[in-house]
Amino acid sequence: MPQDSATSTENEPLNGQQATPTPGTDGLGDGSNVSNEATGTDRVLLEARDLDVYYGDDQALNGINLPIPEKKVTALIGPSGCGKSTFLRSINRMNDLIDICRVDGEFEFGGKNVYDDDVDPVALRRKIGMVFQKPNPFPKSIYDNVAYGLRVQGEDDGNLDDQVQQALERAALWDEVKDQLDSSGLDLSGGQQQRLCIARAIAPDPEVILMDEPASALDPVATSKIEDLITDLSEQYTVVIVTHNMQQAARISDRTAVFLTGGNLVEFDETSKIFENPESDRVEDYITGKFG
Ligand SMILES: Nc1ncnc2c1ncn2[C@@H]1O[C@H](COP(=O)(O)OP(=O)(O)OP(=O)(O)O)[C@@H](O)[C@H]1O
Repeated sequence: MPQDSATSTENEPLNGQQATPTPGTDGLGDGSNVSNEATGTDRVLLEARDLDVYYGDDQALNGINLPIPEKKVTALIGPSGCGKSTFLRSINRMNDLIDICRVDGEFEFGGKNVYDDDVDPVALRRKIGMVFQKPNPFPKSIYDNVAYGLRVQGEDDGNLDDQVQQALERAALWDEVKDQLDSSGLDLSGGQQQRLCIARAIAPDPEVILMDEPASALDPVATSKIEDLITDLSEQYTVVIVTHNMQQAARISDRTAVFLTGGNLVEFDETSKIFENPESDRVEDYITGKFG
């Protein structure tokens, strides 16, 4: 079975306790250009603190400190192998599923370290949904794809039809599929399949949606629809997206984090600042295509 988009119940605690409010962005580590103004007056929902990730003896992320604002789109960019996907997976502990992966440091979500012993990763993934590079609908009907997470969580409260419709509407797919809800999700086009996966991820109403190159397998028209959708989703959800496409990051994100080789976060700021006037020469070289 494909990896399921994680699902959520709003305000459900991760460990039976209510999360505390997130502290500010002070205390960031040295060595990276993480602007304290980058999150402005926005509430910080997620925050990496001294995060190191290893695969066996190899270090993939090196002392990452990164505050991620609520209900904004944050893009993660950088050359292949610099650790973008590893960082994304560390937010909802998908790295736990990789035997040789080890994480040091903290990742706070609403002020709670998701790596604390008392955090249930399954509950965490309900609050932090994920959409993958390749559309991965289940071999089920369109309806059942969207209803899946709700049923698993026992959230079928008699309003399942309404919840499925609402998720498909939010994913900008309803008008295209409302007359074929019993057809297989696999019969849709690639772009429609990806929007179906997004509908599946948002049906149980998570707070965060992680996206790992969600448009890289799609044609320009389907990509444009996904980009518009991401912008709309950020009114309601916090979106963190990995993309290789710098124009895409510039178009759709509010903040951009630039990772470079060695698993280092080199700069994080408002997207316009990163693309127009970065602090780091290395970031400027990367943005202008001198390497990458
Ligand atoms: N499951 C794994 N087992 C071992 N090493 C891994 C694993 N996943 C990633 N790595 C290594 O960790 C480093 C970071 O990989 P990651 O996939 O996070 O980078 P990335 O920036 O997302 O790359 P890309 O843009 O090519 O997807 C790389 O050296 C990679 O080889």
